[in-house]
Amino acid sequence: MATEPTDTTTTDAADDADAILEVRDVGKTFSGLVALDGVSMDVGRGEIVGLIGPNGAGKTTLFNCISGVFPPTSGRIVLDGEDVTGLAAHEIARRGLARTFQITRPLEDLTVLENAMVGAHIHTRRRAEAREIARERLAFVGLAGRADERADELTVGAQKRLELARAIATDPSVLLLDEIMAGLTPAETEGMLDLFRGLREDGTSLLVIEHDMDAIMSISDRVKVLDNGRSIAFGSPEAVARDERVIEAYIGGDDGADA
Ligand SMILES: Nc1ncnc2c1ncn2[C@@H]1O[C@H](COP(=O)(O)OP(=O)(O)OP(=O)(O)O)[C@@H](O)[C@H]1O
Repeated sequence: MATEPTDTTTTDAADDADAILEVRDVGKTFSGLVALDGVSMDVGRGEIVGLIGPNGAGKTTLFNCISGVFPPTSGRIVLDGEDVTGLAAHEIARRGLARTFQITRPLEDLTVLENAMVGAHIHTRRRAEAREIARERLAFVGLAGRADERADELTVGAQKRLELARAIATDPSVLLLDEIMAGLTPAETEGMLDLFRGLREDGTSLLVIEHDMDAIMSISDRVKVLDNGRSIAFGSPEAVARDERVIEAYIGGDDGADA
């Protein structure tokens, strides 16, 4: 168990005025199991924040609370100044938050283009418009030439890029990425990091769960660390990497930290 619930390495860079996403004192309990215990953080506009922690730390649970898969037991989620706590996932998505899932799951039987169109349809019912947005996003992720292929026949690396294309076809201001680099080759990981940089340049904010420490430390403006449902650090990659509680959580943990 983490020693204290408060952050140590904090440079609370983005003050509330600049924050596009605010997580305020969020708790989540599953039948008595405390998965999140008073977690607070913010993501600034055009910022990349890494979210790390040993297995079972609560990272995906936090994503689920933010994106409306289920409501937090306590605390608030504020998106672009609006309290979205407890709203349904599609309502939160329409307000500008997109996410990818740990297990990539393209819609089988659909083409690459049709999968990307699913994202675009969140804002438009017109097929032609959705197709145009989807093609543009596929081009961004490097899949323009594969639009008519069946999505389930893509390689893992290409499926991850399709997952990203589908998410950004919703035109998000905040993008939550859950281990989108898992299973990628080093070259594919580099390619994905370039896409993240491109999104940041366009003003999109990213909250990224990732076990690849080199990747997360190189891409993140700030890093948030969870351990056993609690926040143990939030700050620059450099500060977090030398934080004793973070080192202890990864090295001293008994649950097989895999990073
Ligand atoms: N739907 C659920 N029902 C019951 N318990 C859950 C549920 N989702 C998560 N948990 C529990 O909450 C805790 C946090 O899990 P979570 O998946 O959020 O961790 P994580 O940091 O994403 O881990 P990993 O790196 O292994 O994906 C774990 O003890 C997990 O078993």
